[in-house]
Amino acid sequence: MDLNGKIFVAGHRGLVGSAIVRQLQNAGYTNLITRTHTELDLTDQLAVADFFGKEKPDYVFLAAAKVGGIIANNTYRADFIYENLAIQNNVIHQSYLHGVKKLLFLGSTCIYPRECPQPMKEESLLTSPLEYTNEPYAIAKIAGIKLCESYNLQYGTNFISVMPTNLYGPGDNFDLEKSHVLPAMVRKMHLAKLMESGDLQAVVADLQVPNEDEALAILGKFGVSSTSVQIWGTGKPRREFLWSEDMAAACVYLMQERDFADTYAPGSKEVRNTHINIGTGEDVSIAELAELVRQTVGFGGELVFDASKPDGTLRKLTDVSKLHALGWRHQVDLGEGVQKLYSWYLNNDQMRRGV
Ligand SMILES: NC(=O)C1=CN([C@@H]2O[C@H](COP(=O)(O)OP(=O)(O)OC[C@H]3O[C@@H](n4cnc5c(N)ncnc54)[C@H](OP(=O)(O)O)[C@@H]3O)[C@@H](O)[C@H]2O)C=CC1
Ligand SMILES: C[C@H]1O[C@H](OP(=O)(O)OP(=O)(O)OC[C@H]2O[C@@H](n3cnc4c(=O)[nH]c(N)nc43)[C@H](O)[C@@H]2O)[C@@H](O)[C@@H](O)C1=O
Repeated sequence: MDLNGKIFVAGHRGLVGSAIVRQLQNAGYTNLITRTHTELDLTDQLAVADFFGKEKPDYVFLAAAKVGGIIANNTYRADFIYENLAIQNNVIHQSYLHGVKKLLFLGSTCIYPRECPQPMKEESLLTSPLEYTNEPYAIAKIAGIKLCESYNLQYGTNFISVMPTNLYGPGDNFDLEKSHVLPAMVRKMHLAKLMESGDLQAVVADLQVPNEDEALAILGKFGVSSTSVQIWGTGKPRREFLWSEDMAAACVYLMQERDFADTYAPGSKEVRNTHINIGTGEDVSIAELAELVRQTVGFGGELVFDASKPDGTLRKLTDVSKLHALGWRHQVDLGEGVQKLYSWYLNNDQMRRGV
């Protein structure tokens, strides 16, 4: 990327988008352009066309999306497919129309089949049915991959797609219902620890409710008490977790090091699987994760598994051999990452989303 090029980071306030902005600034890219969701709703076709016509970015990181955990995906199924298709269609099409030199699209590893052979290779895309709980979101993400691939093939654009594993880090969403598992566990164990020490006022403050009765009602709804924390599902599923700053570093690295043309297999007739997995290549069970968070937060109570909540995909470990072959590896392992996430949670109460 040209150091003076104009870079549009779509979703710059989000977990990944905010980390990408920091990575770019640290790497000396200062010609950044951003718009908040309120300033520019990326599902609005005319507004996006107007923005691209006026600003004509040279590079685009498409990190804006409707994102959430397993319950959110399974509840707001129409919103997840509509909003993500609309955002992708608008940003990718306008990037083509206005000659964007390179675009990086963020998909997700939930694009792979529910029963995908593990670890999951890029070639496994579309080989068998998807996980039901996040199928609408996954279909939208697959469409994003195919949009990039098809514009590259027909119009000669240079749009690359990355498939991140589960992510966590500064600026994460800590909403007790809609967030992903790791930030949800950190907040639940933190609240339980406050209850364990009898500090109900701190619980009221964290939940931002007017009184103790309302705080206790919320804790009851989410199975949090001074003696136990409810974990959704059986605890048996396995998940892989990548620190968001590592994720952002991978995005900037690939934006500099990988072009669509690189994805052509020598002598291939068809270009397929132009996306690349981004992960650590290591996973843990949800039960192991819960115990790690419990110890990191310092909660002394029990973990109770609620099998009435969905497990989702039982395993989705990424094969990161392509990523490693390109010369990139993650830096922050899970133990260190959980400690960093909890200290960020404690020290950034104004920045916590979903709280
Ligand atoms: N977090 C994870 O574990 C994973 C994330 N990903 C992918 O990475 C990307 C970034 O995810 P993440 O950073 O976690 O998500 P976040 O929800 O943290 O950030 C998404 C950003 O997009 C913005 N946004 C959403 N809808 C619109 C819209 N219609 N117009 C303009 N802006 C909008 C949000 O703004 P606002 O909040 O104001 O609405 C927010 O700033 C996404 O593509 C996601 O699918 C992939 C795998 C795992
Ligand atoms: C990130 C990626 O992957 C997401 O799918 P997911 O990994 O299944 O999402 P999840 O993080 O919400 O759950 C992971 C596991 O954890 C268990 N679990 C326990 N206790 C809590 C809990 O308190 N909250 C949540 N959310 N899950 C819990 C939960 O039951 C499940 O077994 C997609 O939605 C999609 O967003 C996507 O792209």
